[in-house]
Parts: sequence; C-alpha cells; structure tokens
Amino acid sequence: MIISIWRYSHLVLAVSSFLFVLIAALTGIVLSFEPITYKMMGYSIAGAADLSLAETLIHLKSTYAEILSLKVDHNGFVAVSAIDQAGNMGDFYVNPFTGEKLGEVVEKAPLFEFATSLHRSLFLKGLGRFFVGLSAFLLLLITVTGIILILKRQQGIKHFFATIQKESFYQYYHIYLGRISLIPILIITLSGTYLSLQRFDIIPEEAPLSHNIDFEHISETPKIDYSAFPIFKTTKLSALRVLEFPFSEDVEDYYTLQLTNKELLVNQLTGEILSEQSYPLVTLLSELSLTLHTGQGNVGWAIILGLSACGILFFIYSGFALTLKRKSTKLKNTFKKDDCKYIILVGSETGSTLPFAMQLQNQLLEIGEKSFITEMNRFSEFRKMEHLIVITSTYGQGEAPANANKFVALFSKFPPTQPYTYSVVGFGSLAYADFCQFALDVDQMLYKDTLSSRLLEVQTINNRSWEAYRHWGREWEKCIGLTLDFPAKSPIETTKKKQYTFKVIQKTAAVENPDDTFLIQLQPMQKLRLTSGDLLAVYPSEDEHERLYSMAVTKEQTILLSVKRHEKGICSNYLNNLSCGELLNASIVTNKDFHFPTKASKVVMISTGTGIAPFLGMLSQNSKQIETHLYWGGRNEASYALYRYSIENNLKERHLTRFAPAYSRVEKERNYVQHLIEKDQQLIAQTLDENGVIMVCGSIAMQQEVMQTLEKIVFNHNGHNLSYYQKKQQIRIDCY
Ligand SMILES: Cc1cc2nc3c(=O)[nH]c(=O)nc-3n(C[C@H](O)[C@H](O)[C@H](O)COP(=O)(O)O)c2cc1C
Repeated sequence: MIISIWRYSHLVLAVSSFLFVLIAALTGIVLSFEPITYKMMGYSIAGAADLSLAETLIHLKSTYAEILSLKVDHNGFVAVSAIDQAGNMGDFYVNPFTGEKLGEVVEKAPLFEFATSLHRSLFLKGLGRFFVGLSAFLLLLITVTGIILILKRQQGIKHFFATIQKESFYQYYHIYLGRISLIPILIITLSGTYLSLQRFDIIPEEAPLSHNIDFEHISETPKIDYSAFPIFKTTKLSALRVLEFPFSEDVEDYYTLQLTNKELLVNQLTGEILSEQSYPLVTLLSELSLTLHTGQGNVGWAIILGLSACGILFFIYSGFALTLKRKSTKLKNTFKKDDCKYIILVGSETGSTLPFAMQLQNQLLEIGEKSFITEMNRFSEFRKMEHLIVITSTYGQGEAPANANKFVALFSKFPPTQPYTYSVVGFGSLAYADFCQFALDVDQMLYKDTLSSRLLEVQTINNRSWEAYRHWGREWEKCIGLTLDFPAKSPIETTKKKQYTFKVIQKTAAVENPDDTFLIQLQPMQKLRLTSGDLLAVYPSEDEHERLYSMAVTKEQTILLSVKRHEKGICSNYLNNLSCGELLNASIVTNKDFHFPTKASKVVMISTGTGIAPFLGMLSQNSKQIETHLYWGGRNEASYALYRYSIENNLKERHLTRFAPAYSRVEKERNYVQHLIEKDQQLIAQTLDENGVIMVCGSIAMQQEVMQTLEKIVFNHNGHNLSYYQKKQQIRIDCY
C-alpha cells in the first residue's frame, strides 16, 4: 500500500510536469554543449591561473594605451576592455603572459540564445519563468519519490545498489539509470529551483555591496607603481573575476577588484585597500547554483549534465511505457457477478499478474462456464459462488499489493453464505524474505472460514513462471473435474527473437530409451557465443510459439540438448523426427544467471530427468576442478544410460567430484533428489556458508520439493533465509 502511494505520487508529478520537463530536458541537452564549444575556442593559456595580477598588468599596460577593465571568465579566458596604441577600442581575449590579442570576445551563439530563453522562460516572460521554476521543483519531488521507490524496492539503503530484479527492459533501466543519474539530477533540480526562487525574490536577490570610503583622509602618498601593490602581487588570476580601472587620475577614483569571494576598492596611487567586503551567502549560493546548473567552465560536468538530461528523456519515455503497460490488461467480464459459479480474484501491484488470471478466466468462458474476474479490493457478495480462485502477488515486505489491501476487511464485511471451494495462487519472488506471504495469509484466512474447503495447497510462483502456473492449473482442473487447455505459450511471452541455422550432427532415438528421452547435438552454421545454461528457443513451425531448452555446450562449441518426447508434444516430436544432416532454425536466449560459477568455492548441481543437460556442458568448463557434486533424479539405472558416458568421463577428469543419483522406480530403494540433499545437509549448509553455489534444473514440481528442503536446511544450519543466498546469487534456478 505504502509503495503505491509513492508510485502514485511519482506518476502524478510526472504527468503534471511532463511537457515542461520535456522542454527543459531537450533544451538542457542543447545547452550542455555551450561550455564545451567555449572551451574549444582555445583562449585559455597554460599556467595563466597561477600568474599574479601585478605581472599581468605589466604585460597589458606595455601593450595597450589604456585599459578599462580586465576579466577572467569561467573558462579561465582573460578578456580586456582596452584602447590599443592606434586608438581603437574593443573587448578581446588576451594572452596574460604577453598582452597579445587572441581574438574578439564572442557573443552567445543564436542557438544557445534561443535554447536559454526557452529553457528559462518558454518565451513567456514572467509566466514562463514561473512554470519553469515550478517544473524544476516538481522534478525535484519526482527524484525524491523515485529514490523512495528504489529504497522500498531494494529493501533499504544497504541494498540500494544491489542487483535489480529484472522484470522488463523499461523497468530495469528506469531503475538502473535512475540510480546512476540520481546525484546529477538532484543537483540540477535543486540549483534550478534555487535560481527560480531567486528570480521571484522568494530568496532575496543579492543587494550591491555598499562600501564606505573615508574620502576625508584618503592619502596620495607614498605613491608606488601599481605593479608593486601588495594586493595585485598576491592575487592570482584564478581568484580574479573583474578588475575595473579608475576613471581618472584623481585619488578619489580607485580600482574595483572583484575576487571569487569578496570585493575590494584599492587606492590607485598608494595601493592601500580602501574598503573590503565579502559577498553575502546568497551571492555565493547563486553563483554556485548557476555554475552547477549550467556546467560553465567545466566540460566534464557539462557532459554529465547533458547525459542526465538524456536520462530524463528516457525516464519520461520508459515511465509512460511502464504505466501504459500496467493499464493495458483490463479485467473484462461477460456475465454479472451474481450469476457466476467461478469467482477469480486478482491482487496485483503493477499489473503483471493480471494476464495470468485473465488466461484462466478466458479458459473457463471458452468451455461455457460462468466465471467472473475482479480485483480483490472489489470483493463483495457473490450469490452463486461455488469456486473461489485467488491469484495474488505480494508487495512491500510480505504485504498486500495495491488492489488487494482492503480484501481482509471486505471478506469479513461480505462473508460467503454458502459452501465453496477455494485455491490460492501466490506470485512473488524468492529474492524477497517473505516469499508469497500475502497469498499464504489469504489462504489461512479462507481456511478458517467454516464454509470453505481448500482444494489445493497454496501454489507459490517465483518470477512469473508460466510453467509453475500451468502446473497449478492442471492440478486445479483435475480437482474441479474440468478439462481446460492451458497453452504452452505464456501470456507474457515476448516477440520472436533473431533466428540462426543449426545442423543436426548426432542424435539418439527416443524409442530406444525407456523414458522416451533422446539426446540431440547441433552444430551452429554461423559463429555464435554460446555458454552452457543458455537456452535454445525452438520454433517447430512458422506459427508455433517458441519452446525453450536448456543447453549444454561442448568443447567444440556444439549444442547438446536432452529432450523428453511427449506423445502429443509438437516440438519434442519435431526434434525427434529430425535426422543427422538436417537443418533447423532456432534462437539463443542468453541466461547469464545460470552459467557455471567459475569463481565459486564449491558447486552443488541438482537436477531431474532432462534437467541434467546444461550441467553436462558446465562440467566440461570446470577446468579448475572446483569441488562439484551432481545430484540427479531419474526412474532407474536404465534412465541413466543416456548420460553415463559423459558423467564417467567428467569423474575421470576430476571435473566432477561426486555423482549422486536418486532412482524413483527401484523396488527397495525409492529415492528422490530432495531425500539425498536432506541426507547431505552438512554439505549443503557448508557450501552456502563458504560462498559456494547451488544450481537447480528440472521440473517445477522438483524445484518446489528441493526449495522446501533447502529452506529447512539453511534455517537449521545457516541462520539465514533462502532468499539471503538467492540475492547473493548463490542459489540459481532454471526450472520449467
Ligand atoms: C518493491 C517490491 C517488493 C516485493 N516484495 C515481495 C515480497 O515481500 N514477497 C514476494 O514473494 N515477492 C515480492 N515482490 C515480487 C513481486 O511479488 C513479483 O514481482 C510479482 O510477480 C509482481 O506481480 P504484480 O506486478 O502483479 O504485482 C516484490 C517486488 C517488488 C518490486
């Protein structure tokens, strides 16, 4: 709930300031080039910053007939307003070591003039300045709410820069770039807001300094040459802003010396300091704000400002893309709520759970069942409800998502009045300590209702796994006695990827295997970067969706897949029917999180069935002979035959330390991988303790059993939650 308030504020601020922030960012990018173009003019002379004012004046006075003023700008360029020996007056840059004229003082380029006016006032004078100032302030608030959202998402300041859970391209880079550009954007918005407040006199504009000179006692002696004035000798050009020369030779006229922090009036005959005043804090702050906001005189900072302005454009685009995506899945109903037997309640913070729930709703409608879908916060009386399905994510720290936070109260306000079955599906992430906690809480609450009967244990789903959801769907339809057709394609599957051609170079036959499983080896027809654990996306025909297979990559850079043939499986039959020499098209999905951890102290691999495939490739990568244990679950010894050669070879070469098979169809010794792990709990606990890595590959059902066992082990031995190790990438899962 709390997170939604911040997200809502972030969005409202962004929407309300969108146009102004867009203009400010675009013009900001243009203006960031201004300091760069100035610097490129090349009027800065090496070593000039350390030159004293006295020395500079000696060189200038010998070159020019009269000097009216001397300036050092932000780029370190020295400019004079002077009359030359021929009597011509002008403003130009000079070399302070020689007095030589370098070039005319340039006017601001029209492009920058235009961009500055648009950036400052949108060409609307006072009104425009007001809107620009307001949008700078709104952008500051957007940044602050953004920081709070990142803090919430990353669960505290300690994890602020920890790995971001990637949900989508826009979400990932919105956060990633947000973290990088946080400081510059804060500086831009703070300085912009300050400058605007000053323009509107909310922060008082600096009043001109008022000097008090005692003209009565002003002295004409001892007269010394200006080159010997102590203040001119000690002032370096790096500290000088402007030196204005006296109008006449009268002693009442003086030098006005503006330094970076103060202003001094200097007797033109004696060099005595007549008055000295430091600039007030507001002057220094506005100077600092202007420098920070514009990047004047500092190319590095100007580039950072320009890049941050580009970042703001990306935030606008990705922020709106995310919002539109969230709003795009609408819960649609054909029947009235009180006519429906099936009630699907959805809890979601960002909308990503909705397509899953809609999928079930559509399935039920397709087979003619009356089903009603709605948000959990819209729970009310459902007169004909017989089956309740709750599909919800968990947010914050084990809390309800935004549209489900009133559900508990609503449920006691409108308690069901007739018996009903229920099943809860929890969407969450194992990277959080309270995995699917809200779904578990809802399940407990429904369980206590005397009219309810629970059909299934809560199905927890990590990282929107479609396979896990489908697994639940199949169990649920069995319990209800329906036949639904959950498609193999996830409702959130992305568009087709770039395809490559592969040649079949070796293949075993599924019919010869007791488990209808076969190995297929593919040779890429072009150079590809492949790593064991990456996925091969196969398209059995033009209009079929992709099927993903976890691959082993051999030393010769060929791909080895282990595939179980399903009687009606389109893709497994397609692959099984290929012969050596035939070509197929497929894509590569890089799966960085499931590569062999070459820096781990120890590795434990857990798999069942064809899930062993990526591990076979990873073992050949283990040239450092890292202690590696492989647990594998199959039906019996005959199932193992397919992998025996590779396993024995790896054992011989010490790429594998131990192979531990668990056979589930053996008379006396029925065993599952989770049983072996439970027996070896010391090893598991120690592996995690010593920064080792546990990798799991295989079916979702196996994953659930294994994760429960691992959770128990770490709880008893390590004093941490499993999510602690998941966050540190010590537990890596690739299940389907
Ligand atoms: C800030 C934040 C907090 C989260 N907290 C939890 C949590 O406590 N437990 C959990 O299992 N998942 C947690 N998740 C993961 C989400 O539940 C998961 O990404 C889910 O698929 C989001 O679905 P939705 O977009 O429909 O809300 C959190 C995600 C975020 C971004």
